[in-house]
Amino acid sequence: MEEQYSQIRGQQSAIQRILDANLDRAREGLRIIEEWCRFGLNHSQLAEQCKEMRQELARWHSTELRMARDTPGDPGTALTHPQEETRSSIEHLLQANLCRIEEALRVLEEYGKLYNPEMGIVFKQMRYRAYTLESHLLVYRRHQKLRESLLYLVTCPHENIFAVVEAALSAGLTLVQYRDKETEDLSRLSIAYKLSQLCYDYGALFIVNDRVDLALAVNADGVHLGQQDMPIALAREILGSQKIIGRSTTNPQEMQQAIAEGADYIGVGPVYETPTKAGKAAAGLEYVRYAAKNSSLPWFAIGGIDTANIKDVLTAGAQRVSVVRAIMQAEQPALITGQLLSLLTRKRTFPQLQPKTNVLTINESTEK
Ligand SMILES: Cc1ncc(COP(=O)(O)OP(=O)(O)O)c(N)n1
Ligand SMILES: Cc1nc(C(=O)O)sc1CCOP(=O)(O)O
Ligand SMILES: [Mg+2]
Repeated sequence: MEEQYSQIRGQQSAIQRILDANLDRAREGLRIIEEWCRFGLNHSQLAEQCKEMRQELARWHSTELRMARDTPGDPGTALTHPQEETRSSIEHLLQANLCRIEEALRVLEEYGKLYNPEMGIVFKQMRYRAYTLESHLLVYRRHQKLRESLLYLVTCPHENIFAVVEAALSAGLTLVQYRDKETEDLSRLSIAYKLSQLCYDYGALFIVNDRVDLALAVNADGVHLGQQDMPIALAREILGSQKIIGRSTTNPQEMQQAIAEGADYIGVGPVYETPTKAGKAAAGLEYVRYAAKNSSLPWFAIGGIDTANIKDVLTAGAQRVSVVRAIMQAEQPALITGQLLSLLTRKRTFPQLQPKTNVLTINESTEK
């Protein structure tokens, strides 16, 4: 009998220790996310959501649970995963801590049921709140990065595509599109996947040209659609509201239509005729001037732009440009990326991002 009691006591103490550890873990993770929402995004609403969850966790962290703590006797304190030691970007850091919060909440939900039946319900609800927080945060960040990206590399098939893209990323590139009209699907899938990982490692956005299915398959940040590609509404239905959809435009009417259809950004071009898109007549600097005055969306001048002529494009009012050959065919892609970025950064005149008050209205733009 005594042995049975002691077994039950041992079990209860283990459950209390689990709850104590995971209440701490969830609160720590939330604090890390909260700091980024507050200082990195200036997003008071998201920061407030984290704070509310932290405070609710604190209410459950009773003296009884704290008393159960036995740090010296916990074999887990010495265990670290190599991935905990390195964070290559804010994305990694946010993702790791969101995971940590969600795992801890799941543990609280399951073990909590054995301690206090209410805990199971409360922590299940909180886990869903954490998922919602995650999707708001990641979508907000995705759109913030889009607005902040001044240079957009559109790739072409290249024997060293990964090395070229990585060189550009290492020089500060934050937006990459995989554009490949030649390769068969199986290889495309593998290239797109590797590029998406590379971009993720550098905290850059990754967009797939033309192919909504491929974008979904590799969990890209979005897709770029031309006038002959899938309608935006259909792509949005397939991809959901969280992904970025870009649209090519050549004239004011296409621009207005892209805005009305809910594109997140537009391509404005071709500024100059280009062999990369042979046969397409140049829209010229006149259209760049029009975009500068009229686009309510982030827009990228594209077509024949390089370090020699970018100043003319900037003078016409562009603040962002997109290039293929200038980087993909450069002998030193990192150097050219750096030069383009430095010219673009000097030109940058649009106001710093304003904090959004409603994460659900992230598609609104203050571009003009
Ligand atoms: C940023 C950007 N702008 C324009 C295009 C061109 O798209 P599209 O007109 O569909 O032509 P293809 O690239 O598919 O040949 C783009 N890809 N990216
Ligand atoms: C892919 C593409 N789209 C264009 C458009 O105007 O919609 S121009 C273009 C090619 C841009 O390549 P480069 O920088 O090598 O001239
Ligand atoms: Mg296309």
